[in-house]
This record gives sequence, C-alpha cells and structure tokens, in this order.
Amino acid sequence: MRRARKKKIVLTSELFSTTTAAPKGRIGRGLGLLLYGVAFSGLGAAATFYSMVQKGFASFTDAESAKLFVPDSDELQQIEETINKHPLVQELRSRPEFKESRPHLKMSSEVRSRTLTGGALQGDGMIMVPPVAFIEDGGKSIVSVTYIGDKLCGHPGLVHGGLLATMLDEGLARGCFDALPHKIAVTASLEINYRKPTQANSFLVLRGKTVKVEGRKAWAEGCIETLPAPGEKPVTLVEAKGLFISPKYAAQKLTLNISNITWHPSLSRRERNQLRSQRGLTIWLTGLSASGKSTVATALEQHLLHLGLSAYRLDGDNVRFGLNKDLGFSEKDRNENIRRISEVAKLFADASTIAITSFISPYRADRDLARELHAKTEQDGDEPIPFVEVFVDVPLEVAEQRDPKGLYKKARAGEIKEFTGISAPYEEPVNAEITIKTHENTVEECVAQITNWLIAEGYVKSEVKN
Ligand SMILES: Nc1ncnc2c1ncn2[C@@H]1O[C@H](COP(=O)(O)OS(=O)(=O)O)[C@@H](OP(=O)(O)O)[C@H]1O
Ligand SMILES: Nc1ncnc2c1ncn2[C@@H]1O[C@H](COP(=O)(O)OP(=O)(O)O)[C@@H](O)[C@H]1O
Repeated sequence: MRRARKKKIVLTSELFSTTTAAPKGRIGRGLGLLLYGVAFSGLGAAATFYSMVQKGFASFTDAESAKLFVPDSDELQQIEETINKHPLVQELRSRPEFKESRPHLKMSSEVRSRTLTGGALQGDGMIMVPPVAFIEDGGKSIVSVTYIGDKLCGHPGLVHGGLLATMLDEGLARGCFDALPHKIAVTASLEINYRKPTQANSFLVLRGKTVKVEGRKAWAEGCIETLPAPGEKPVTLVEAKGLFISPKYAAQKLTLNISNITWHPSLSRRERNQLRSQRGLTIWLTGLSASGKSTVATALEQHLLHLGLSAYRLDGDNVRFGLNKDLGFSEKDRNENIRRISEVAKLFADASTIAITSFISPYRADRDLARELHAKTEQDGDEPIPFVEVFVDVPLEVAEQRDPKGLYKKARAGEIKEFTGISAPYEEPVNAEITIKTHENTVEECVAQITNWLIAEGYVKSEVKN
C-alpha cells in the first residue's frame, strides 16, 4: 500500500453521502452495461483466481487476513476507524454465521501485486484500504466495505463504472464460492445496472446474495450502495446479477497451478535437523543370527520414540520381504542386500530420523561401505550423517543354544546352505562405536548402553528415562 496523501477524512454524514446529481446524459435509470458471454479470461479469471486463493493457495486464513493491514498515514487510519466503528461492521462482527476477512490480504504480496484490484488498483486515491468482507457460511451472502479515492474516475469526481462492475464481478463471485464444488467459479454472465452516480472519495458497501444453486452453477444478485452515516439510509448506486459456474477443470486446475509455485531452494541437512529439533543418524546393529539384534533394535526404537524422538527400524521383516525379496544368502546377494539397506537408512537419517538397522551384515567391507556412504554426505559445509556401528556380540555357542527359529539345527544338519557362523563367515567389527553383550546384559541394559552413548556424543538431547 503506497503512502496516502494528507487529506482529512471527517466522520460526518457528509463523508458517507454520494447523492450528487448525476451528470445528465451519462447514466439513465435502467440504462446499463450488459456483459454477456463466458468471460473466462477477463473478469471471469479474477473469480477463478480468488477461489483458488480461498481453497488452498492462500498464504493467510480469513482471520489472519482480517488483522494484517496496518495504516501508515492519518488518512488511512481515519478510513480504518470509520470502517471499524460503523454500526454495520459492528453488527456483522457479532453474527457468528459471517466470517470476516480481507480477501486480498489472504494472498502473498507477490501474488497480490499481479492482481487488478489487489495490485494495480490499490493505493493512494484508488482502493485505499483493502476491502473488508463478511461472507455468510455456505456461500449464502456477502457484505463488503471499501473506500474509493478520486483517482479511478470516469467523469471528474465520479467513480468509473468499469471499476464498479469489476467490484461486483469479484464480490458476487466471492460470495457464492462456498456454495459451489471446489469453491471455484468463473463468471458466465454479469448484468450491471447503474442507478446513481458514485462519488469518489467515499465508502461503498457491496452486498451480494446467492439466490439459486444448481450443481456447478450459482446465480447471485447484489448491489453497491453508500455506507450511510448514522440515522441515514443507504443509497443504492449500482445493481448487478450474474451467473457463476464452477468449471469441470477446477480440480485439475488447482493441481496444475501447484507446479507453478517457486519453491525455496533445498534445505540443508543442518536446517532440517534444526527444524525437526533432532539430528538424523544411522544405528547399525550387526551380529550373528540369534545374537539379539532384532530384540534390541525393537526395544531401542520404542525407547527413542518414547523420548519423543523420531526413530524407524529396518529389518528383515520390512526389507527382505519387500525391497530385497529378490535376494538370497550368497555372498553377492548379501553384498547387494547391505548396499541397498545402507542407502535406505541414509535417506531416513537424512530426513532427521534415527534409522536403526538389524541385519547380520557379516562382511566387514559391506559395513565399511555403509559407513562411507554416510560420511560422503558431508558437502557444501553440511554435516555428515553419523553412522554408529553396534556390535551385538555373543559367542556362537550362545546363539546356537538360543536358536529361536531352529535354523542352527537345520544348518548343522546341512538343510540350510551358507549359514552364517556355520557354513558362511561372520567378520567381527574392528572399529564398532558400541559393543553390547546380550548374554551378559538384559535387553533394557543394552538399550540404555546405546542411548547413553548417543547422549554422551551429543546426538540425542533427552535424558534416559528409566
Ligand atoms: N543362510 C543364512 N544365513 C543367515 N541367515 C539366514 C540364512 N538363511 C535364512 N536366514 C535368515 O535370514 C536372516 C538374516 O538376514 P540378513 O538380511 O540379516 O542377512 S545378511 O545381512 O544379508 O547376511 C536371519 O535372521 P536373524 O536370525 O534375525 O539374523 C535368518 O533367520
Ligand atoms: N539381552 C538380550 N538381548 C537380546 N536378545 C536376548 C537377550 N537375552 C536373550 N535374548 C533372546 O535371544 C534371542 C535373540 O533373537 P533375535 O532378537 O531375533 O536375534 P537376531 O535378530 O540377532 O537373530 C531372542 O529369543 C531373545 O529373547
């Protein structure tokens, strides 16, 4: 909004008056401008645009938009006060079925500046303050108040009829959006009848009523009248009726417009972690079958979630039966299994989640590759994703004795080939950050050991709750 000229606005009946005689020959009673035809690109487009803003592209809600305008001059301050104190506005504010907004201010300033009534026609001497609108629930009616200066005249001192037609087009359409599918409409027809000349530098009230709705069509009628001074009656200046149609392409159009939004460049990992108040990392459990990886990983995931952290476990249940269902237990397949899991864990961690993996991952080279993959995420000054290797260390005899699935038995009997620890290697870690011994400590103790390490390293802020 540009700075307004210094001009005193006096709160008298004169201020609200628009009863100057019409210049002869310009406007006769009943002589009107008739706009017919489906105007999808002109006025109609404006209606569509506003509905989109209302539906999902608005930067601000109705309530937020109502509070956004801050007058930056005495003149604008007086206009604001006149609107705010007027009995009509006060009455509308007391009626719960009417929602107050300043529709133009729901848009971002970037979008608004490209609109006719929110951009080009707003400012000193024109539409001087963003119109205040009250829309009845269900798109039944609308009342809005506007102040028009003296720079949008047709004849000197009289507001241009084209502006009044535009205001009615937008106002009637906006009033019925909520009665239509997709809350969208384009103007199919608009009939305008000028009843009296409209004085510049005056407050105007637009009233609209949705008179009929049939499927995608809504018929609305309304007028522009004076904002009366106390004790006076409003004077009808312009009347209008129109047909507004919610187009079939409405839903598609909304989707298409999303692709036109310019997004902020990608967030850095540091920014994402800050916004999520959590550093993403990967906790990589490795150990023999039946060493306790799944049991500890499950308990750890639950514990971290209870601490309010985002954690997600990757294990055979959700990986070997899905993403990696094409892989077996040959060395090559295990290499590929671990490579894919490393990539997925890295993505979870990049999204500020604590990824917990529980796979045998018997080959040192595979685990080192996973570590490297995480380390390589250090770029453009962004911190690398931490990789925490946890060796679930139990002697083979303990695992074999546990044998919860009877696999060791089968492996010994030769029924399962290439079984880790029996007929396939397990290469113990040499540089694991943490080693847990599930044959010496309980599940809870193992979880506490890992969590305390994370806290000590500053990866997790919360205290361990015992
Ligand atoms: N040949 C062979 N060797 C080892 N394990 C076998 C084998 N065949 C099937 N299973 C079952 O598969 C689970 C191990 O899958 P992983 O994806 O963790 O293995 S690996 O990391 O690719 O080596 C493993 O589960 P856990 O016992 O939970 O580790 C076994 O139940
Ligand atoms: N402290 C412990 N931590 C983890 N598991 C334990 C512990 N003590 C006994 N167990 C048992 O050991 C078995 C390990 O099985 P599981 O967690 O499936 O191991 P893995 O996923 O390594 O194959 C389970 O039956 C579990 O109850």
